Amino acid sequence: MTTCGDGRLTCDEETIDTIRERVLSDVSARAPFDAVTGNEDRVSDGAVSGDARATKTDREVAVSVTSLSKRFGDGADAVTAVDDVSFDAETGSIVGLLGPNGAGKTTLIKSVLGMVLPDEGTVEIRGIDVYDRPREAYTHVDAMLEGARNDYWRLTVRENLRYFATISGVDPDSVRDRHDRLLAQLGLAEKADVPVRDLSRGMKQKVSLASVLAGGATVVFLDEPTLGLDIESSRTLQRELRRLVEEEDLTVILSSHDMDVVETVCDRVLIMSAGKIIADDTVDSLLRETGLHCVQITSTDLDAQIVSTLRGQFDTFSANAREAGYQIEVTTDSDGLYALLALLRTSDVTLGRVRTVEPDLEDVFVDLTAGDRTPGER
Ligand SMILES: Nc1ncnc2c1ncn2[C@@H]1O[C@H](COP(=O)(O)OP(=O)(O)OP(=O)(O)O)[C@@H](O)[C@H]1O
Repeated sequence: MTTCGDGRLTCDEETIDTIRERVLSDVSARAPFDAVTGNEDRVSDGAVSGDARATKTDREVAVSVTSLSKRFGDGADAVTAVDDVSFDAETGSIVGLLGPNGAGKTTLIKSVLGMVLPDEGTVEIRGIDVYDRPREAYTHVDAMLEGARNDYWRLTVRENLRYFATISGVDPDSVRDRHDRLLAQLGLAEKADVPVRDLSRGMKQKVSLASVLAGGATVVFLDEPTLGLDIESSRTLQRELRRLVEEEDLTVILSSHDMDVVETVCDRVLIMSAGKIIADDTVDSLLRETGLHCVQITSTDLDAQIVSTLRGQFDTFSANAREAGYQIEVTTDSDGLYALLALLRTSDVTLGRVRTVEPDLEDVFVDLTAGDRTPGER
C-alpha cells in the first residue's frame, strides 16, 4: 500500500482482497484504529456526540485560519502562494472558495489539511491547533481532493464506506446506521451491494462523497466535487450536499471553478486572488453590494468592429450575432455603463431592445479578479 498525491492510501489490485478480508470480516483488526485515535466523541450507534455535534444555535467556529502564509522557492523565483490569509468557517455551513488559476486555493486547503507546512499562521479545527495537536484536530476532518477519491472499484459501495470508516479510525459496525442513512440520502441504497466499477460517473462521485463522510467527519473539504458530472448529476449532488449539511450539521469548505455550484450551495464565499482573500461574504451580499449593472442590448446597428472594440473594453462581455446586427451583454459598474452608452452613441448605434439582467456570481467574480495574475507573474 502506498500514499498518493493527495495523502490518501491507495493500493495495487493484489491487495484488494486482503483489504476486503481485513475490513469486512476481521473485527479485531479494527481495535487498533480506535486505540490510535482515542476518539471519545464517537458513540456506538454511529452518531457523533458531545462537542463533535454543535446545534445550529451554537454556530461555533469549526475551522479558524489566522494569518496563514506560504511561499514556495527563494529569491527572484519565490512565489507567495498564500499571503496572510485569515477566515473562519462556522459549524453547519458551506463555505465556497473561489479564485482564478494559481490564486492559491489548493495551497490554502493543503495547508489547512497539514499536507503543506505554511511559513506563518495558525489553523484550528474545532478549537484545536492542527500543528500542535494534529491527530486530535484531524479526527474530525476528511477531504475529497481534485474531484475524486480513491474508492476501490472492485469493492461494493458499502464495502468502500466500511473501508474508509476503518482507516479513519472508526469501527464500521458502529457506524452502520450512519452508512445506511448516507446511502439513502445520496440515493445509493439500491446500489449498496454493487461494485463501484459498475456504477455511472455520477454515482461514483456520490460514492466518493459518501466515503468522505463514512467515518463521521464533521469538517469536510471538497475540491471540485462536481467535476465531470452532467448538469443533472451535478444538481442532484448539490441538493444532497446541502441536505447533508443541514441534517448532519457538517461544515464544508468547497473549492470549485463552477460558479453555479458555489452560488447554489454555499452560505458564504471566499474569493482569492494572487494569494489573498479579496472578498468574504454571503452570496446574497456579494450580489447585492456589487454595484454592477448587467445590460443586454440588441441593435441592428451593432457590427463586428464595434463588438470588437467593446470586447476590448469590458471584462464581462458577450455578443451573439443576429440576422441583422448583434445582441450584446455587458456587466459593468456605473462609470462603465456611462462609457458604454457614450461609445454606442458616438458609433451611431440606435438602441433597439434594452434589458437589464441581474448580475450573477460569475459577474462579481470576474469584476473582482479582473487582471489577476498568478503570484509568480507579479
Ligand atoms: N509545490 C509548489 N512549488 C512551487 N510553486 C507552487 C507549488 N504549489 C503551488 N505553487 C504555486 O503557487 C501558486 C498557487 O498555486 P495553487 O495551486 O495553490 O493555486 P490554485 O488557486 O489552486 O490554482 P488552480 O485553480 O489552477 O488549481 C501558483 O503560482 C503555483 O504555481
